[in-house]
Amino acid sequence: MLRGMETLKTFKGTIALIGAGNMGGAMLRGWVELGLDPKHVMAVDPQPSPDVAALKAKGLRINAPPVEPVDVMLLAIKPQVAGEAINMLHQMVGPDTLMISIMAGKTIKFIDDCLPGEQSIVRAMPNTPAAIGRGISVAVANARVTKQQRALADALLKAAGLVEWVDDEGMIDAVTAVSGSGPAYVFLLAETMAAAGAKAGLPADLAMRLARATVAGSGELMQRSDLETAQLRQNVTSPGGTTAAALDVLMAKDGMAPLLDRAIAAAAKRAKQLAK
Ligand SMILES: NC(=O)C1=CN([C@@H]2O[C@H](COP(=O)(O)OP(=O)(O)OC[C@H]3O[C@@H](n4cnc5c(N)ncnc54)[C@H](O)[C@@H]3O)[C@@H](O)[C@H]2O)C=CC1
Ligand SMILES: O=C(O)[C@@H]1CCC=N1
Repeated sequence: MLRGMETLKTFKGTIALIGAGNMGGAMLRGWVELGLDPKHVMAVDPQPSPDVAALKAKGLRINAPPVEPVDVMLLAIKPQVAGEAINMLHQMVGPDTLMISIMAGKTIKFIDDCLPGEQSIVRAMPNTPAAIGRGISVAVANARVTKQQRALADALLKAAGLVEWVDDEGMIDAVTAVSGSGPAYVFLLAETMAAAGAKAGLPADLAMRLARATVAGSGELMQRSDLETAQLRQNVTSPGGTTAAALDVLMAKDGMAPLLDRAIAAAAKRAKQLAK
């Protein structure tokens, strides 16, 4: 079994990164950190970020004219521009090119239909903690993806954090709603905790420091602990104490559960709309 680091260090082919924005840029940085030589990557982006542009000095090709089909093409553009963008890229795609899409909503069939032949396609959904190698991606491969292509996709996604493979593409919209968009919910939690702390009488900057440290520390504790999340929660909750009083509100019928049910359903519904 290939480990990600060995695969990326020894990779000699060409990866085309289409869209080097927040997610594409984070993935590229992760690959380079794990030893991929930037000269094996061609970035296509009308407005690459300064840190992506800086990799030019290390051999990254940016908006270079396409010469021959690439080994891997990773689509990290917005779903709304996908059809038009893929149409411009046909020259870089050959029968052996592995397509990896991280676009929300866009299905394997959509990508296949944008290209002339039948293609090996992995659809994956990462998230922004990828920027520090602490993301999680869920991936699904179509039947044309070979063992080697799957191992390479796994290595490329592992540069961004954990990887879970599933067989059912139907799960990816729900994955997008939970872990793809999820970091935003967590940041919002920190923002709303800070705002509530300010209303409770704290200076706004202190309230924000408390909220950030609490969310970050709790996340790290959850990461390192073997305990169930429910047990970690109970460990904070003294009987008849302050936490119990807050949880009575958050765990009420109209508390956090129905709110997150609605939020996640809305995100999954939006992913389905983006498929079109
Ligand atoms: N931001 C996130 O948390 C996540 C985003 N995604 C997916 O990643 C994709 C990109 O999202 P972000 O990085 O957030 O967006 P972004 O806006 O930061 O990056 C998109 C990049 O694509 C470039 N671009 C626009 N048109 C292009 C074209 N025709 N050819 C090549 N590049 C082009 C833009 O200049 C920009 O740098 C989306 O499909 C999104 O669904 C997936 C998981 C998480
Ligand atoms: O908001 C979005 O559509 C993308 C997909 C998951 C996170 N960001």
